Amino acid sequence: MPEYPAELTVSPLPHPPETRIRVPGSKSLTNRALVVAGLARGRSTLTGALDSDDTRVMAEGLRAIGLAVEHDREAATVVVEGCGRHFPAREAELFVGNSGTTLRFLTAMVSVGRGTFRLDGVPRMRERPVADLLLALNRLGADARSELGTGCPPVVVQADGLDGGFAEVRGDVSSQFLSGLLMALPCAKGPTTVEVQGTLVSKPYIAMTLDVMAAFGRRISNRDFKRFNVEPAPYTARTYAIEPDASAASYFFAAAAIAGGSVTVEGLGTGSIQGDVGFVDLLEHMGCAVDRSKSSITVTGGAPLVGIDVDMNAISDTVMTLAAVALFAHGPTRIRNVAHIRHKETDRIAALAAELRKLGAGVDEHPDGLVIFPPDSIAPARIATYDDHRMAMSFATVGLKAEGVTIEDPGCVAKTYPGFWEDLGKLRR
Ligand SMILES: O=C(O)C1=C[C@@H](OP(=O)(O)O)[C@@H](O)[C@H](O)C1
Ligand SMILES: C=C(OP(=O)(O)O)C(=O)O
Repeated sequence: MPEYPAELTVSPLPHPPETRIRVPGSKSLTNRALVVAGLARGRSTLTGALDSDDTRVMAEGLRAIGLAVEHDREAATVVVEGCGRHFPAREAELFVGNSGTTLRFLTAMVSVGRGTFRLDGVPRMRERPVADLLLALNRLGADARSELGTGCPPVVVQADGLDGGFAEVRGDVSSQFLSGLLMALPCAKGPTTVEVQGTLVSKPYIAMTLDVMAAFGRRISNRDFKRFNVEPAPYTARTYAIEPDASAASYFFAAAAIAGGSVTVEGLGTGSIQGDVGFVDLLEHMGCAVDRSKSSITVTGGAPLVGIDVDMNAISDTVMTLAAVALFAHGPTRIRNVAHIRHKETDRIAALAAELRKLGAGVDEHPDGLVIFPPDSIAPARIATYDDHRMAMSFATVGLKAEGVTIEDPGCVAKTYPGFWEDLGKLRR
């Protein structure tokens, strides 16, 4: 991993960017592919894989349960020797850091094995919910509990396989509960029906889960993302190519919107299976030009930006990127229906409100979102990042145009994008 300073002042770009860039592999696809490859029998090769804190804790978790996982960092390739539900280890401590996907996906995955598995993470992880996933797993025959009775990690699973049957799972806190369950269920002993309770947040991530499962041979039926039927059958090991990360790309699209000029992200296009590519639709509504092809997306800024009123439930990892762009728009921007982002790396609505105000913006905070009133001119400020990679990366884009934006703890980007600062520098060329 790179070395990071204690703080970093982003200086405004000397000229509008004219940049083509390829961002690293998708965190969500890398962590899904690692799990599914681990549950397949035989060798899978994942190309274009992300190497970051979140994928390292996932790979380490797989190693802890006895699977061979070889990461060739130069080649961005991971080779996984999967063994169905017969994990070699009968006991393991899994450290998940602050990776929600790793916690939720591995909790479900170890439940199909045999043995005692304990999952724990950083202090913030001990405040991130997992109880609804444990409830569903226990309905399907698992013995999974929150060790401190908090509904959060540490989680202890006394695993003896999942029987299958019927379970409900809550959808309005995190979609990762359902994704974790779905990926594990082909390795249950019997068929399973899962029904989503309440409104499902972050829906495109469920489509992504189904897509990765299908790529490894398990196509499952569902009715309107509400009811899923999963038959017990093995995954097929394979070579799988991981797309560049669409959430990471949002910072570069935002740079074009904020600083003018054009930024092209390569390897992400109209066929992407990541919901967050939809972020560019919002930039288009705000006044940017967007050019989409099969293999790349280009955003061109320069025309005046206008504030928008938008429901971001489906693409909530880009809420903070949009908030940064909103500072430069005419008129307020309202972001709705993202109450669930209060449970992420930090309470992202509260964190955004505090830091946007430092830059001079007016902010109305709502339970499910916020309204941002852009300032006449952006005030210099030291931006706290709350150990949240997306706070650092989003507010960095503000500094590309406004003077005096200092990002505290810039190293927190390592959660999903260790090379972010280096790549941001490419906009200056
Ligand atoms: O399944 C996934 O890969 C993810 C789902 C989303 O979480 P929620 O479902 O908790 O909103 C998203 O915020 C996270 O970064 C990745
Ligand atoms: C919310 C995020 O991650 P996770 O839930 O996987 O920790 C994120 O990457 O923005």
